[in-house]
Parts: sequence; C-alpha cells; structure tokens
Amino acid sequence: MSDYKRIVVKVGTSTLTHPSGKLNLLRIERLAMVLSDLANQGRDIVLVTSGAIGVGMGKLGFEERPTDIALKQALAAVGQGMLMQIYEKMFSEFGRVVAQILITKEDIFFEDRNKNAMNTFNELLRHGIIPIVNENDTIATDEIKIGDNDVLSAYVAKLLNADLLIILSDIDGLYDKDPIFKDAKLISRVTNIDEKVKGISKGSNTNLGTGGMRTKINAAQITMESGIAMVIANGNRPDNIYDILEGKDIGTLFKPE
Ligand SMILES: Nc1ncnc2c1ncn2[C@@H]1O[C@H](COP(=O)(O)OP(=O)(O)O)[C@@H](O)[C@H]1O
Ligand SMILES: N[C@@H](CCC(=O)OP(=O)(O)O)C(=O)O
Repeated sequence: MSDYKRIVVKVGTSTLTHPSGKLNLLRIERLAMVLSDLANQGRDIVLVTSGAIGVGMGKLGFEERPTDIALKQALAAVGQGMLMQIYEKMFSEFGRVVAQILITKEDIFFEDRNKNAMNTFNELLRHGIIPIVNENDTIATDEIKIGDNDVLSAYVAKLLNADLLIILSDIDGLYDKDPIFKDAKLISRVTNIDEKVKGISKGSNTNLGTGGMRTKINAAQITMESGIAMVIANGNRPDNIYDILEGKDIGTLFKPE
C-alpha cells in the first residue's frame, strides 16, 4: 500500500464540521498536517473537500439544510471562501501551498476542458502544491452538476490517474446494513459492486451530509472500473490515512481480487 504515489483524499461535510455547523478546527488542522506530511514524503496529494454549503449555513445561522437550489448556491458562495481561508491558514502552518480548483461535470467530460484541468493539476503537483477541489456550486445546477463530492472525487482520481482514493466520512466504512441498526457489521473488503452491495448502501442519516453511502458506492464503481483502489474510512481521526497506507485493516477497501 505504501507505494501509492498519487492519492486523492475526499473529506465530507460531517467530518469538517461540528453538529452545530461550525468548523471542527482541530480535525482540519490534523488533516492538513497529515496531508502535508504525505506530500513531504514525495507523494502527490489532492484534497476534494465538501463543506461550502455547511459552512455557509453555520455562518448565516441556518439549522436545516435548505432545499432551494439558489439558496444552497448562495450558502456555498459564502462558505467556500471561509473554507479556503481556513485551509490556507492550516496548510501554511506546515509549509504547504494550496490552490483552489472549482470544477463542474463539463470540465471533466469535455475534452478541451478536461485537458486544461489536467494540465493545471499536474503543474500544481509538480510544484508540490496541494490542489483543493470542490464542485463549482455557483454555476453548476442540475444538468452540469455532478451533485455530490463522492462521485466528483472519483472522477478527479480518474482524470489524474491516481493510485488511491480515500473517502473520509463520519462512519468507519461500509456496513452490511444501514448503521441505524445496532447489529450492523463493518465490511472490510469489497471486490465487486453487485446488487447486494448497492442494496445495503443507503442515504445519509445526518442533516449535514448529503449522499450517504449510496454515492460512495457510485464512486467505488468508477474507481474500480479505472483500476484505482478506494478506501472509505472514518475522518474523525485523520491519522487513519497513515494506517491505510501501512496496509492496516482500516475502513472498507474497494479493490478487485
Ligand atoms: N450500509 C451503510 N454503511 C455505512 N453508512 C451508511 C450505510 N447506509 C447509509 N449510511 C449512511 O451514510 C452516512 C455517511 O454519508 P454522509 O452523511 O453523506 O457523509 P459525508 O459528509 O462524509 O459524505 C453514514 O453516517 C450513514 O448514516
Ligand atoms: N459542493 C458541496 C458538496 C456537497 C456534498 O457532496 O457534501 P458531502 O455529502 O458532505 O460530501 C459543498 O461544498 O457543500
């Protein structure tokens, strides 16, 4: 595992924020430290971050995630700047430069755009910079929106020919049934996304997360087809990333046999 050179890490809203919607600063700082350290080891690190809408909600005092699209876009526009400001501060503590990349489905699927995006990513990585990616919520509505950052992170991993995608969430990995059930058990390895895996992957049970396990499984389908390993692990302890790279049995690994 430790020979993974190019790694995309996706972090969800529920990992970045407290239930109040305010940022979990300790966790973000630790995440910035771990990712900077991995970059110091000579790895290419890309961070796909959610949280713009959640942080915007916290700033403007919204307790429930709104359903109105324009309002969500406005909250993302407020939250995205705050999110980058905090990442900039945290990563600079560890001597790392970061760059913001906001993309949409069109940028991934249209040939010219995707070449431009790829060139930018590669140039940033060549300079040891950590690209921080989110969907461009201001311009992306239904037709051009990927819609959740789990699938976006899989497309970014595919675009960049990454070796590994790590999805950090508020749960240890994929359970054999919705974890609202007490007897649900963690699955440590998935070698094939079949109907059974899709059937046990439900939506989110929190007010902050969006796609739940369903969108993470959609992401796994993309990475598996592209020959990229993927792990879902708990983001409450960013050091889990080291354990994953050491090949420890952490979270759920999605990799064909
Ligand atoms: N089979 C399952 N295994 C694990 N989690 C599941 C499963 N089905 C649904 N979930 C839900 O998915 C949630 C994680 O997704 P989500 O709330 O969108 O978080 P994030 O912000 O990290 O994307 C879990 O907290 C859990 O409620
Ligand atoms: N672009 C949105 C991402 C929404 C999203 O996918 O959220 P999550 O389920 O927390 O990964 C934002 O920054 O709020």
